[in-house]
Amino acid sequence: MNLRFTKMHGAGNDFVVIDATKEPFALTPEQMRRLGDRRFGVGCDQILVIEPGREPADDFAYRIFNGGTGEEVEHCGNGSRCFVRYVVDHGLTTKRSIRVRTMAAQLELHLRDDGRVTVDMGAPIFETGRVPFDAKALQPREVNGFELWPLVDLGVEVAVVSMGNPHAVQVVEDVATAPVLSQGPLIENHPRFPRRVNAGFLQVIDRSHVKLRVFERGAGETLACGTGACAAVVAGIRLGLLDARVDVQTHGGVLTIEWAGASAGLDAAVFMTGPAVQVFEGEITL
Ligand SMILES: N[C@@H](CCC[C@H](N)C(=O)O)C(=O)O
Repeated sequence: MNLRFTKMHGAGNDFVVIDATKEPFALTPEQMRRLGDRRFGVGCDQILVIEPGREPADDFAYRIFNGGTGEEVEHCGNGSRCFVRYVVDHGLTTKRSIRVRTMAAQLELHLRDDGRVTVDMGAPIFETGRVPFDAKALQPREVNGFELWPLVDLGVEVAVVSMGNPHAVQVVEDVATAPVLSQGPLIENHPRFPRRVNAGFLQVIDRSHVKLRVFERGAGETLACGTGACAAVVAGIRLGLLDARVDVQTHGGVLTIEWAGASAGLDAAVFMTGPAVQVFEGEITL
């Protein structure tokens, strides 16, 4: 079969985008992995599939598959910005504020005049069972009233946050020397995370600037992770290290994260702003 696709990126986190608004979409996990493969396929961190909205309140639905494994996942922050850019630039809508349903939630996204996209990412989830994280018989350390959980065998403490998808965030001295590639896979597959996890390494520069590297579940280290940036900033705010608006420097660019949770309550929504860029279009035989 021949498949038309568009290659996009958000701060270097790259995507193969497939328009399934007119025809139903079905690829096997093996075909997904082929699309994600940088040598034998197109190459990407995630595959994004755009579908028609299923409910009256939704303009579209979109599905996310990790490029390394082909598994379907709940959420993708950088992908949601590329989704907006795609549906506007390909004439699928004339709206600038768009509602889309993912596996995890309904999102509201706004295309700004400067071409960047702001996404209402919804409220973070802290209940360990909903992340999901198995906290049985573990003793957390409280900092500023927020729990840091020990991963005893790895000798690290992580904040456990879901943005619809699971994240384990640790604060490090320097992201340049943090053991992202050696420890990332061990955290990703740690038995305390029954659905595996995205592993974030956060370096605080000052109260409104951080550096972040993320070893993503099902994709390895990516140049940026949008939900990872949200989870890391939320964790940093809860630890008392950060203010409500933070620029997150990733290897691929800057994402701005805003969360009023410290003053407005923990169920405040997280807002993420960043770039979304089309790279090329193509066709592949699968
Ligand atoms: N790159 C994404 C996250 C994609 C999904 C993640 N790997 C997972 O398995 O949860 C982002 O920008 O948020």
